[in-house]
Amino acid sequence: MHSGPAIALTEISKRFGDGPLVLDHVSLSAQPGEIVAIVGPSGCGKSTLLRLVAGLLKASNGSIEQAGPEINPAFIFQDATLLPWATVEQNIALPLRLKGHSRKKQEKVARHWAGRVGLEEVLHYYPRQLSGGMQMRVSIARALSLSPNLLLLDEPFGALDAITRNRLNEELLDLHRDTDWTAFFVTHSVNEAVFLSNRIIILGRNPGRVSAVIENPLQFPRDSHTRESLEFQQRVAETTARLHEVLGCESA
Ligand SMILES: Nc1ncnc2c1ncn2[C@@H]1O[C@H](COP(=O)(O)OP(=O)(O)OP(=O)(O)O)[C@@H](O)[C@H]1O
Repeated sequence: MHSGPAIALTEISKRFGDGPLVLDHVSLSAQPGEIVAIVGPSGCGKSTLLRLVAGLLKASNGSIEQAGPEINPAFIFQDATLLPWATVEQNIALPLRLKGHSRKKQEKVARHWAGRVGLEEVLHYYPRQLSGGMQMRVSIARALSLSPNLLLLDEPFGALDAITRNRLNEELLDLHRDTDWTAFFVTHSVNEAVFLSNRIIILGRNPGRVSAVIENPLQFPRDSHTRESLEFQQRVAETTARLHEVLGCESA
């Protein structure tokens, strides 16, 4: 059973300074351990929404309520942002080092997470020696090193080839099975949104608004065979149709 935080945004609006309204009365929620996918066109406020959920930005209006454990968020971005002069192990241990944990603890935690993402053989490699997919695994391991209970993923796999992306989707769900986090996952891929999420939020833009909330009852566990199922393909087709319906000719 998952014990991550439950999060509810109610009527959230956001404006930067005296600029235009970026988010307008956005309401959405995640239950403990749920993965909520956010899909929408460029500039509709997806990244802003993640930063609001993490408490890095303050909403202009509306409220964000959390239930369960106090949130301990971690971000994963499309750019792995690894330190080029540090090894895989040192990159994964960085958050612990910054928090002043002992070397022994840094090593133990980094090796644990490197093992969980399949990097135990390359602990002493530098980022330039890794493929894009491996760099993303380091980024995931680094994000998980402080045992977050809320993951905010901002198009993390958008720059990867389709095969690597699918594999990382599967690995992320494997990690999710035995770790306690609630997640908001921004993606431009309907396929990815359907594969990963419990619920898909479609955001429209100018200003960013919830255009549709699509429940996704596709059963867990999901693996590579899930994509071949008729149910998965139907959900992708229905979600794509809904996206076109609510966003008109705007592409996500
Ligand atoms: N710190 C800021 N100050 C002023 N405006 C900002 C700031 N952050 C974001 N914005 C504006 O808010 C709007 C939404 O930006 P945001 O990055 O949240 O969109 P997005 O949906 O994540 O876009 P993309 O899919 O292209 O990454 C944009 O018009 C952007 O210029």
